Amino acid sequence: MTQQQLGLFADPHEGPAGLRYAENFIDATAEQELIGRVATLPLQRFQFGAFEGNRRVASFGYRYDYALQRLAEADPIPDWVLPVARQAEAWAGLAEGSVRQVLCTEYEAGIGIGWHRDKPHFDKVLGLSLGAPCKFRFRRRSGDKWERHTLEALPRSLYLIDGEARSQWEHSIPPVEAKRYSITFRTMKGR
Ligand SMILES: O=C(O)CCC(=O)C(=O)O
Ligand SMILES: [Fe+2]
Repeated sequence: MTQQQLGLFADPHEGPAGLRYAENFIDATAEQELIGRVATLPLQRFQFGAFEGNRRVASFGYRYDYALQRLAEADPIPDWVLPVARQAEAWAGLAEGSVRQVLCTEYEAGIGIGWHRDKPHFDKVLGLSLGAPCKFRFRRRSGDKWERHTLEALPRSLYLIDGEARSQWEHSIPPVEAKRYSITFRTMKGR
């Protein structure tokens, strides 16, 4: 029997390989400014095939068209996002300009996001949290069970989803308790 089947992990707090997290990535002033910017975007209810999700989003650079199941071009990444995108690239050790897609999302209280992996067109995924905290949950199949991990994503924090966290683990956010915004930065695979 393996350690895993016995429920014995080397470190139960370790979490998925390829997941990195930094608290206080930006200060409260920058957070308020970014919230102001995102809140005044023409956010659209997330369209997932015939269903309408409840979170509201705006995509820049590229957007994934769920109806056509392909990437489409979107408005260019706005100037006000560029400094924090550059800061996120530097923290992740990515070349300047690697972030080619930016997704701004608003979650009202009671809204979350279901289990998924981000589209394979994208490579690395970075996420800046604004407003309310959330539980950022991860799971992956392990035999007939799920291996799980929860990251408490605090406002002003940044996460990086790369490696196994990106390729093997799914993530989701249960309904948030108060309004949360996120700015997600994605690099592109093979571009
Ligand atoms: O709000 C977030 O931090 C992440 C949202 C997410 O997982 C996604 O849009 O793919
Ligand atoms: Fe995601």
